Amino acid sequence: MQNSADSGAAFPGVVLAGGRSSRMGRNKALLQFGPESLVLRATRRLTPQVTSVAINANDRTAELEALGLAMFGDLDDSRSGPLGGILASLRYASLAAWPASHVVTVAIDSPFFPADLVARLSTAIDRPDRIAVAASSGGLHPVFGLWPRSLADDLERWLSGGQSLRLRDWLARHGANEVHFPDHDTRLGRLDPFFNINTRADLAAAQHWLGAIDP
Ligand SMILES: Nc1nc2c(ncn2[C@@H]2O[C@H](COP(=O)(O)OP(=O)(O)OP(=O)(O)O)[C@@H](O)[C@H]2O)c(=O)[nH]1
Ligand SMILES: [Mg+2]
Repeated sequence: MQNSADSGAAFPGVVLAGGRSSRMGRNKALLQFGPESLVLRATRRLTPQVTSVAINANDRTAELEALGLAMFGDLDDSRSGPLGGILASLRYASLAAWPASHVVTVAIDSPFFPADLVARLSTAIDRPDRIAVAASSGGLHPVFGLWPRSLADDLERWLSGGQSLRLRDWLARHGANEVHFPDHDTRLGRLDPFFNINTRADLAAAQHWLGAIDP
């Protein structure tokens, strides 16, 4: 999906939907959330912020394919966590001939992520190999980051060499600039913009917040 050239966006983006959704028990990408699925919601929130959007998914069911979004899987079936999705995104950037120095990623399961996520992460990029990641009152949210394409080979070596699959461990190797995002003000009180849906109880809570926040 392409964005208009005059949007001011500088980087392409990927919705990471390649996890197992084991705590939910069914693919989170296709969960209904308000009027749409989580994958459509994430795509709709990300599209105005980026030059192009694609979906990183490993369970590519007919229902997911029917959405007609650009889609790619991880490089192998090791399910190495979000780092595997970030690596696949950096490789996809080359395949898709995305011209930018960085790719932004967002998680499939944080439906309230900020409308100015990419604009604010961009301000923390002071050189082509800088990583920028999001933080909030709830802590660091490194799945929400701007990733330099120049680090793709390093990440591939890291993963194929059997190093830690923890995103924070690979981040510590390179350092990252953290960008703090404030809570949303809602009719029910303050909401962390990176509120994360992992379980059915989280989904119920998020649906409650949805009714209290402007779309
Ligand atoms: N490409 C890719 N993305 C992943 C992988 N594991 C997690 N993610 C993504 O990383 C983000 C955070 O995932 P989690 O909520 O920690 O994990 P999950 O697999 O979705 O759910 P659980 O199985 O319940 O832990 C989501 O956007 C996931 O889709 C993976 O192996 N590959
Ligand atoms: Mg999660």
